[in-house]
Amino acid sequence: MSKVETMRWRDGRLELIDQRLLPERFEYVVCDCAERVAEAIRSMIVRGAPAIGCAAAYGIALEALRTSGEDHPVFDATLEHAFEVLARSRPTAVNLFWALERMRHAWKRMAGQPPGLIAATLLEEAHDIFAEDLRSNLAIGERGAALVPPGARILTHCNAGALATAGHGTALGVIRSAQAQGKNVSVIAAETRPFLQGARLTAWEMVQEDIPVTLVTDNMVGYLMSRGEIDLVVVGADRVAANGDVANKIGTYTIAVLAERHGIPFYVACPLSTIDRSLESGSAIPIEERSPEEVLGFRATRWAAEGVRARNPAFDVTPAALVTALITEKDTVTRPEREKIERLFERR
Ligand SMILES: CSC[C@H]1O[C@H](OP(=O)(O)O)[C@H](O)[C@@H]1O
Repeated sequence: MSKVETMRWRDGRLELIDQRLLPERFEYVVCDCAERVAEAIRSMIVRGAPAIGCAAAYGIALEALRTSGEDHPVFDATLEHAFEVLARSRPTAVNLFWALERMRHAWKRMAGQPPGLIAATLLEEAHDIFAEDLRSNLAIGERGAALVPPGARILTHCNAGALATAGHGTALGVIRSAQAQGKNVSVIAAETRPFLQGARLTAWEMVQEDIPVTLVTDNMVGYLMSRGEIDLVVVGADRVAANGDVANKIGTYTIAVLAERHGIPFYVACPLSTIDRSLESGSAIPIEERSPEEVLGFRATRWAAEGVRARNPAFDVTPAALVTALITEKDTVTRPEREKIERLFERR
């Protein structure tokens, strides 16, 4: 399991790795209130669907602790505002809303109790959400590793690693678990323009653990597949609709179409908290449009012509028909469709 602590609770504060600075700089940002956490999500200090959910849960706990000395009217109003601020931070990853709903249920179960007790309960709920995500990723890793042949050359896109979760990762969790089982895999990381999660984060995570990794530009994937240099694809997800359509980082759909063209297995690894059964299909998934500035250059360097416009949809939707299997902590769903996904949520 990765030793990277994407986030940690220390002295009543939430500390987040500032993922905008990796790999050159490894620094933690300290959050003491919900607004600070919301800003960290908006600016992608913390990113990745499960990590966003965990951070938002701690953001609610921080706000409750910060105002636990107030009377109920002030405490309740401040907490309600915290839910609103966090819910507006990013629109696509359903884990954010799943985590906020979990926190709201915990709050409502404590209706009428002293604010101090409510705050302590919300912190425990946030810790539980974090711990459950880590357990889910370890289970996803084990399930997914069973699908990985020895010596497989695995393409992944964006970062669905420890940095995107409570630890171990989803797509990278499959890779870590396969490596731990002695399968001697190698990773091909697509750099993932424009935020470069692949070049900056996935490559960094794999190098830290001596898992062989080769960086490629996003537009090399078709060429590598046509030359037989990729054995399988595994990616994460930000939201899976009831019919199995998958929203993930922009460029994922392109890779899925290419994988289908070349007969390469295309796996999606995600916890149940990423599945949104309220949405009939992927067409209803909100796609975040981020600032054009992220496309026109990177950090302080601009490379695009002055005056040019830019688009920046941060995600796309891969139809379920292009997904070989959905790997979750509960089961692996081959050729996901509504009925199969529903069975994931049946009590066993
Ligand atoms: C384990 S889910 C990670 C998921 O989130 C990423 O998006 P972002 O970096 O914008 O938060 C990307 O879609 C990853 O697959």
